[in-house]
Amino acid sequence: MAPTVTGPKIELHVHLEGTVRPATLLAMARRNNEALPVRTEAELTELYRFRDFSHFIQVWVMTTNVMRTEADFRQVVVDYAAQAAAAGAVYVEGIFSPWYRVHRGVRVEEIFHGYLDGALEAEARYGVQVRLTPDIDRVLPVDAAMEVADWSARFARRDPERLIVGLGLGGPEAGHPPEPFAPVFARAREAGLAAVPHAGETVGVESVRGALDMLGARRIRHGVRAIEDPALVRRLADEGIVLDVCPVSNLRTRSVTTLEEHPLAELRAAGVACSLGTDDPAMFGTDLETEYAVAAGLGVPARELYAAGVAGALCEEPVRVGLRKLGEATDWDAVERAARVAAPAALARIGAVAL
Ligand SMILES: O=c1[nH]cnc2c1ncn2[C@@H]1O[C@H](CO)[C@@H](O)[C@H]1O
Repeated sequence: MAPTVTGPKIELHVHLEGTVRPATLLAMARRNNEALPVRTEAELTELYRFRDFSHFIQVWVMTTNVMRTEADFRQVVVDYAAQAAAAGAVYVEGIFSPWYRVHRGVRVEEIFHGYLDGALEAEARYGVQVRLTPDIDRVLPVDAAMEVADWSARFARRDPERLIVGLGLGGPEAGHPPEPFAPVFARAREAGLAAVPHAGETVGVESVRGALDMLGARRIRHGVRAIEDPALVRRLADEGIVLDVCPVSNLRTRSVTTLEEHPLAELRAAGVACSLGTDDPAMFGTDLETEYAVAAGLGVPARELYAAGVAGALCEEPVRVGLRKLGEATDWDAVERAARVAAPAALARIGAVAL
């Protein structure tokens, strides 16, 4: 767990399927005989210019369908761990969505074993600790969501390393509120899996409240639209609910208009703990270094992002203690000076260059 010059990082919000770089995605499509509407990296990059959030989800579901084998899933997590570790990541909670794969004929064992083995290989090779949170697409009927919870519980119980730590809820928030999924997250909780739903990304305060009250959310993925209600912001701060914020994602899906008006700085100023994630870095043209430079440009100190990561991580206590000690041993003044230097270029690149 050696810190780099850019400082140690904890990433709690990254969809592993969305980390696959264009060349690898095209190779997977070829070897699995999966059709894509594009054939070159340039065309794929063009496909990743999202008109809005629902267009993004449509492209996400279509392109991630090319991942089919245990070897694919293992490669996805190992490749991403290499990239994240190079940017200073010491702990990553990776998200994956098993339902679509299973319903296109992939065995559930291949998916879970691929990611679980990949997580162990990632730690052995790159020193980054990986934990996993399977995700439910909120467009699914409750009984299908329950299946995902049951798979997650089954593999979590069998896994001596306890790498599956939570259950998520993702996809389009509008028209798909959290409340019906309360029994699903209750089932997951019985199996020791924490609730880490998306909320407050494309829908406002009612979605965040529902995630807290009905799902027992331990953290909220995104959560940025909580800013619309000062009482909710106070509640998040008081209850120590960590938001896993992904600024470049919000820009790319047009959930915010410009990075300058992203609520991260305001949330943090109000005392809400925010961790920083890339969400779907290969699809959003971002990476951890870029997100940290963007955050520095918004005036958010890296040490606070790290502390939020320590507080929000779903790992076992000894790992959390290790992460906290690493934070205490870090020269954050130097890290933050370097991040401030990198900030203007990152903001200009992300803001000015459309994907
Ligand atoms: O930024 C995001 N917000 C919500 N869901 C996302 C995001 N990125 C990837 N997914 C994934 O999209 C799948 C299909 O809807 C969901 O399962 C979710 O995990």
